Amino acid sequence: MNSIADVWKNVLDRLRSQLSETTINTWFDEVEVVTMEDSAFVLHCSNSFKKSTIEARFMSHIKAALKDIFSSDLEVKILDDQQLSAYHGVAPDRPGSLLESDAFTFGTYVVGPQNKMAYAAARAVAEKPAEHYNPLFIYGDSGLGKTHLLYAIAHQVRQRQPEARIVYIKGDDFTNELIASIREGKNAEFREKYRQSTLLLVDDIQFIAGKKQTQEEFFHTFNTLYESGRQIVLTSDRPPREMTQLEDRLQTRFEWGLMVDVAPPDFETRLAIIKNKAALLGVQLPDDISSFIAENLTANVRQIEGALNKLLAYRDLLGNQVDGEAVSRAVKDMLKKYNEFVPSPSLIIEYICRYYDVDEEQVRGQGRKRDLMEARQTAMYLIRRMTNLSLNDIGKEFGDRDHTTVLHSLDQVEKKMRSDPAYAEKVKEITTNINNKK
Ligand SMILES: Nc1ncnc2c1ncn2[C@@H]1O[C@H](COP(=O)(O)OP(=O)(O)OP(=O)(O)O)[C@@H](O)[C@H]1O
Repeated sequence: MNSIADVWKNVLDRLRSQLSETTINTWFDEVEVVTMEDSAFVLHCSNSFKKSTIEARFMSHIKAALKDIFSSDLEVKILDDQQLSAYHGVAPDRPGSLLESDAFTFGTYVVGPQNKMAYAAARAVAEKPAEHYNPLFIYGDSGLGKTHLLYAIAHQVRQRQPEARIVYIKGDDFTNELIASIREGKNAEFREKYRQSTLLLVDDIQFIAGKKQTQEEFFHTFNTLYESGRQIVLTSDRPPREMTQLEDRLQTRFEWGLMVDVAPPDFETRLAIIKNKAALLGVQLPDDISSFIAENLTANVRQIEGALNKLLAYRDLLGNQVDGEAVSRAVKDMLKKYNEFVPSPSLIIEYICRYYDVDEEQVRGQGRKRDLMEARQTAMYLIRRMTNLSLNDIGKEFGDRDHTTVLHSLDQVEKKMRSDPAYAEKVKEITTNINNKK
């Protein structure tokens, strides 16, 4: 095999012995290989539905094929568009290099009224781990810089104590690693990795809530580290009390130290972030364009970064022809995309009911008449495509069905759309009607 593309081709050939050609064509046609790192194979897929299906259903097949080829275990990552541009842009994607990267330090973090407590606490922890705030619990919405602060802490601790055992993990990866370690009989190694760390950084800890075995393992990890004076920093999208599925004993422990929140930045902070990021990307932005972005992209910093990356691509594409007017047109296009209308599940169900002439209760219920089942499956499909709801949350909309049932429905709709053009047209029409509701 000469190239990474050959490796991927070889993986697909191996999948063909277990999966049908149709399955492979359906789910893998938009997947491309990005790179192979020391311990991870990195793919890209723009289609978020296909990406999540592959992650849910075919990850083990891919990993097994890679193991056959390389005789060692490789992680598999599938990047979406945003992650891909971050990968090629300022953000390195390898946890090892991220922790050492200069992109996510205290120096590159812009401080404003909405994050200054979190920033000060993170600095205090990085300067004197386990002395003041243990654990440090940082919470807030997505894209507001929580992960950035974790990396900044790691970066500073690493500079002062190169020998420190710093472990960074995402909450859901902690679960995945735990399961894999049990399956492979490597539980002792798993425990050692976490319980011997001098600094444990867990990003998005909310994902362990509701998972019994993970919570049990994390409880013991927490106690071991805490009792031996090692620093723990956790981030989450909400405070511990709002994690309804989190065990009480963890909830109280998470509140032992300091809890700080990060909120969306105000205009001045957004402007400073834009200028900083533009400088990092080597882009010269006229003041009116910076203000234009800061006025319009208000929800989170990830949006702002996405906008800057697009501007960069736009400039690369058009070179010198990019004048102020062209740039502001591009920014407006991006804003339109960011402000895209996201319908609620109830609205989608309302449209489905109208189209199929059935009641909402029937669609959400258990009836198995053919038309009703088609209406229900189509509703699930559209909710998945048009909103950010997870399979589990979609299941909840339909009488607490579990995620495998939802996945099966999505499969059915996809199949039917391919085999029945009239049905595909119907789905398109309902989608247009919902979008026109705006
Ligand atoms: N105050 C800030 N100054 C500079 N960059 C920031 C700031 N806040 C966020 N960013 C940047 O925005 C991007 C998203 O931030 P980050 O990944 O840290 O968010 P998060 O809160 O961890 O989101 P999630 O909960 O989705 O993981 C990163 O590239 C980060 O560097």
